[in-house]
Formats: sequence, C-alpha cells, structure tokens
Amino acid sequence: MEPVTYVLFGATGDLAKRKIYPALYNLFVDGKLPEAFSLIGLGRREWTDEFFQTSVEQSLRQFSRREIQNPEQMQAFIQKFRYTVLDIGRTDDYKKLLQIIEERENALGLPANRLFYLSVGPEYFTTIASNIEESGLGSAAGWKRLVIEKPFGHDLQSARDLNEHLSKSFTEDEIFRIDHYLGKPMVQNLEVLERANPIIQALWSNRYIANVQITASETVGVEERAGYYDHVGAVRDMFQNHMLQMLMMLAIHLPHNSTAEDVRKHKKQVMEALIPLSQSDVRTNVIRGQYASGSVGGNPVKGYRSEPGIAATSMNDTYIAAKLQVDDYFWRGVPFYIRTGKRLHEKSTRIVVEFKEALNQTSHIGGAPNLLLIEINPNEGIMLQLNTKENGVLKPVQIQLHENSKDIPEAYENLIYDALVGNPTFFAHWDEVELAWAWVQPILDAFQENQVPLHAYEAGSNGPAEADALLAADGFHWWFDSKEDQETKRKEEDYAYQIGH
Ligand SMILES: NC(=O)C1=CN([C@@H]2O[C@H](COP(=O)(O)OP(=O)(O)OC[C@H]3O[C@@H](n4cnc5c(N)ncnc54)[C@H](OP(=O)(O)O)[C@@H]3O)[C@@H](O)[C@H]2O)C=CC1
Ligand SMILES: O=C1O[C@H](COP(=O)(O)O)[C@@H](O)[C@H](O)[C@H]1O
Repeated sequence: MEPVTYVLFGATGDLAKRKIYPALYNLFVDGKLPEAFSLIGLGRREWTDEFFQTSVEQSLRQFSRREIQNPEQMQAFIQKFRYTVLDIGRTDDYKKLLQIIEERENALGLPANRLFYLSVGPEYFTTIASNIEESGLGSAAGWKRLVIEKPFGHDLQSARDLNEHLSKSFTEDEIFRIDHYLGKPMVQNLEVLERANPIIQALWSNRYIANVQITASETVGVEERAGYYDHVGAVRDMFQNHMLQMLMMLAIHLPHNSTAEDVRKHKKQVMEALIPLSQSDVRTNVIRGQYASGSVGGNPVKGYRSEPGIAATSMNDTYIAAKLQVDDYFWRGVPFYIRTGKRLHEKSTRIVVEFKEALNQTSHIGGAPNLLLIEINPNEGIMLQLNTKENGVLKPVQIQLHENSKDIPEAYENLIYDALVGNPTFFAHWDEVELAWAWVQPILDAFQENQVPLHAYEAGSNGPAEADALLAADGFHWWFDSKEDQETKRKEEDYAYQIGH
C-alpha cells in the first residue's frame, strides 16, 4: 500500500474518537495500514502532540472492538499521530499546516500522498475544500483524496451546490463520500449473494419475488442531537442515504467480473428506474411518524416533543415508511417497502425478500411464503424460510444459512481501508446521491407543506399502524416485527395451513 499522510479535520470530535481511531488501530493491528503512515489531527483546541496521543489511546480503550493487550504495539501506533491547531476559516492556518505536512513528509521520506478526511459539520465542507486548493495543500506531486462525511446536502439544490463547489477543488475520482451502511459487511455481501449463488440468481426477479422489505429500526431516540436531528428527520438522516443505498445494493444485477465502475453504473441504473412520486403519490405511498412517550426495553421514555431541545410543536419525522417501485426488467411490479425510525421495539437492520407462491398451482397448497431474511445489524446472518410437513401439517422451518463471527471489521475499517487504497466501490458516487435527493425531494416538499399526516406512535412499538396498512393494502405484512410476533406467526401458520385445507 502506498505511503500516505492522513489529514483529519475534526480530530477532537466525537466521530473521530468513537469510529475513526478505533478503525485505524484495527487496520494497523491487521497489517492493513501502510508502513509509512502519518496522521495530522486538526481542531481549534490548544492540544499538544502528547495530549492528542493520550486522547487517541483513551478512545481506543473505550471504543475499539479489540482489547488493547500489547503496549508496544499501541505506542508504535500512536507515535504516528501529530496534532496542530487549525481554525477552518483562517487561511493562514492552512499555510502553517502545509509547512507541517511537508516537514513530516521529508522527515519520514513520504511521497506527497494526502488524504483529507472531513470529520466536521457539513457547513465547513466547502470552506475546507477551497482552502486546501488555495493554500497549495492539494497541489503536491502525489495524489490527493477528500473523504467526506454525511450529510451531503439538505435537499436536491443544496446537494448540487455543494457538489459544484467541491468539484472546483477535487475531481469526482478524488471524492469519497462516506455512507457507513456501505461499509457494513452484510451490505457489501448483497450483490455477491445474488451473483455468486445460481439458486438465488435464478429466483432474483419479479417472476418469483412478491415483495422486498427493508427495515432499519432503532431503539434510541434523538439523544443529544436535537439541533441536528430536528432539522433533518428520518427522511434525510437515514432514508435518503442509508436506506436507498441498501435498496440499490439489493436490486443491482451485476455482470461477472464487475469493477467498481460497474457497481456504480448499475446502482445508478436502479435509481434511474425508481418510479418518481408525485405529490399525491406521496400522500398514499409514504407514512410519516413521530414517537410519543412509551417504554423501550422495559424503561419508560419521553415522547419526541418532550426531549431536550425539541419544540413542543415540532412536526419533525422520527419515522418514515414508503412503498417504492423499480421499473426495470427484473423488478417491475415488485413493491419495495422501506421503513426506518427511532424509539422502536428493537435495534434491527434487515432485508426480507418474500417469494411468491409456486407458479402454475391449480389449487392453493398452503404453507407460509418462502422468505429470505438478510440480517445486517446488529446481528449478521442469512436465513431461509421453507415449508416442511410434520404430522400431516405444513410447517415453516427457518434455516440459518450463515452467521458471521463477532470478530469482523467494522464499517469504518472497511471504508477507511478502501479510501487509503483508492477503491471507490463502496462510496456514494455523486450520480447516486443526486438521484437519491431527486427521488426524495417530493417527500421533503410534502412534509414541509404538511401534506402528509404526522402519526404519533408509542415508543417501543413497531411504528404507526398506518405503516402496516401500507402493506395490507397490497395483501402483505411486515415480517419479523418482533420475536413474539415471529413465534405467534409460526404457530398460526402451523394451524392454518393444513394440507388440502
Ligand atoms: N458522531 C457520529 O457518530 C457521526 C458523525 N457524523 C458526521 O461527522 C461529522 C463530525 O461529527 P462529530 O464528530 O459528531 O462532531 P463533533 O461536534 O463532536 O466534532 C466537531 C469537530 O469539528 C471541529 N471544529 C468545529 N468547528 C471548527 C472550526 N471552526 N475550525 C476547526 N475545527 C472545528 C471540532 O474541533 P474543536 O472543537 O477542537 O474546534 C471537532 O473536532 C459531522 O459531519 C457529522 O454529521 C456522521 C455519522 C455519525
Ligand atoms: O447515520 C446514522 O446512522 C445511525 C444508525 O447507524 P447504525 O450503524 O447503528 O445502524 C443513526 O442512529 C443516526 O441517527 C444516523 O445519523
């Protein structure tokens, strides 16, 4: 791997501490950092190198998936870290930074390969990019890359403006837009699942699939992020990016030996095939919710409007469910139901593919539908539901096909590694981001104009009942809403589907 200087804006912040340092440490332990590696941390706080290194060490002890057992290894790692004060708006600070980077590059014999990682609020993205360009930080003999955190814009227009601005300093090939769901191993597995398994490949179309359900439910509420979350809601925080990325990853059909280019091209095609929603479609196909008080994991919790920093009149969405249609050769007529929300019954990110009943049946044989369940987070696994016969009765059995071990790289490890080696496959290309904003824009407008009812749902529930009605209108229901439901469903199916019934 090529030597690199990792220039981290926001080195004193929460994301750096919880995700970036642990990811870098695990890459180091796994031998996946370049031998010649230097990190320059930036922030306004007046920290010394030693204080910075100690704070990095503390964050590893608190957040690394691996226990820190080898003090020498830890020392070797944090010796690569340096800190310098930089105020994002002060151009002089970038000149000072350039000098520090060049000194480090010379001292370590590093070529001028620089990765600029923006772990700061989105309001700073354009200023940083321009200052990198103007200070000469980006015009070195080596390569430069810009890794940028979400959110990428607030709506279609602001995302376009942001992209246009960034494009003045970085080419598309140099911009790595992080969507951490694309770093999750099971999301990375989605296209392989179809491409590497002829059985699934043969069934992966509207001929055999009745519907697809994508869920990302969370038990946490707004936490300490009122200032951010109350302006974005579930639609911008999760739906426009993570949920649509999972849809793309599931729906792409890739050629053999596909490249990063192919993945992005085919994801873009999925987005282009998404049927746009008119304002009246939004009213019928989108459910907006906000959590009321309730209980999560046996503990009473406040409603959203009583959370610190949230106005008692807030109309912000903490839940969204939608029905989408991909109008292409493979998926025409297959509804995709997508939902995400906070303060729900359980933490679970999963995809359920529900298969149709056998074709050419003259009579209904019964049995539960075949299901493929892909669990993404926090459990990782693949399960197939089939029917078998027990005592003359059809009974659904659930076969666990795959369960990942717990010692797997986290999303940020995968993504940071890919950024270091320059592999863009699991980063969001501008075309996808723009198409995703374009698709959600009518929803943003309808929410803004209050054209869609805001349904209160009890904290700890599965969301508003109207989201169940969205599927019921098509003759479906959400699968695996809770362990109890799953058990109940199984029992009901045992009784209901007698052979010849
Ligand atoms: N935290 C998380 O779990 C996640 C965060 N993100 C995104 O990552 C980014 C960072 O989030 P997070 O770490 O939580 O934010 P924090 O508020 O914890 O940290 C912000 C960082 O920005 C620096 N900063 C702020 N203003 C300036 C300035 N004028 N000049 C120089 N540095 C400045 C701060 O340094 P100092 O105070 O020293 O000036 C600090 O290091 C955001 O875009 C967020 O949306 C995305 C996914 C998850
Ligand atoms: O990006 C975000 O993701 C988290 C959920 O991520 P996960 O990996 O725990 O599923 C969400 O809580 C947060 O609001 C959002 O900004």
